[in-house]
Amino acid sequence: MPALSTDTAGTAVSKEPDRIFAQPLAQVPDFAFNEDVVRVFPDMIKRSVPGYPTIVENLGVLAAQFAQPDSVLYDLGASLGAVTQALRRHVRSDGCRVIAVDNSAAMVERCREYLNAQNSMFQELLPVEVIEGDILALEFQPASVVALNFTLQFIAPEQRTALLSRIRQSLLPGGALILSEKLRFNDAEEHALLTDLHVAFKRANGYSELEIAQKRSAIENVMKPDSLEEHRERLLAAGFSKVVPWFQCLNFASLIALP
Ligand SMILES: C[S@@+](CC[C@H](N)C(=O)[O-])C[C@H]1O[C@@H](n2cnc3c(N)ncnc32)[C@H](O)[C@@H]1O
Ligand SMILES: O=C(O)C(=O)C[C@]1(C(=O)O)C=C[C@@H](O)C=C1
Repeated sequence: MPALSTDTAGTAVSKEPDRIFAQPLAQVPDFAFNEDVVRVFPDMIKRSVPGYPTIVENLGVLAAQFAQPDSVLYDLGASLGAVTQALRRHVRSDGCRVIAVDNSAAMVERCREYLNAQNSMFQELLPVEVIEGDILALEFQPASVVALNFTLQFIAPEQRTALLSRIRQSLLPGGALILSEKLRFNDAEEHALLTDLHVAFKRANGYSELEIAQKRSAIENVMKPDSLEEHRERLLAAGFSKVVPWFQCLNFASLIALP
């Protein structure tokens, strides 16, 4: 396990810098959440997703408003459990527990280590179970909070509505789905502007033109963003009654969907 430090919010994370796309690759392979990515993931996601630390920390604050006593809080596509750590720190309702799910064995192994580190740093944290598995095959228990933090964009587009419908059916009254995604925009000019600004954000965070270009080609076949309008329509089709965007920074946004 790498040396751990805590970020400003007290989350246990490794500090290894992301240099995965720094050298020219003869052929850029499709992006995968493998051991190499796991090692640098906290640095990668913070330098790639504008607003990520704000989203994660506030997801805990939001979740505390929707959590119902004696219910499950799901972190779907948990990666290293950053959202799980925020849920455990912020939610105080009696009898709540967190279930974190990811289908990358490398992520799950490291996630368990980070959560053990969190256990030793804080008291009165919610109990947590980390499951290695496919969220498309998960049997959902009655839940008050479901977080999909930059995960739905990696699910095949034709499977997204069915997954959201199953999440909707598992949600208790008063609960919520919190969905964060990279967005595309139907207006070509808006799309080009926000894409350029995202590239500027990456440059300002120390990524080279080569790193930016190779990462773009690595994710283009595996990560398919939707527009805000598509998200809203799909969530309503899946049975949610209300969709409320609560955060946007450049082409990344987070929505609250109410049952
Ligand atoms: C961008 S990361 C999520 C980041 C994380 N939620 C956070 O806030 O730090 C996407 C994660 O979804 C996981 N994933 C993708 N498809 C999945 C599936 N079908 N079932 C479970 N996990 C999945 C990947 O392994 C990866 O760890
Ligand atoms: O659009 C990008 O360049 C990104 O890197 C985005 C993104 C994401 O949104 O999940 C893609 C893969 C990594 O998991 C980290 C960030």
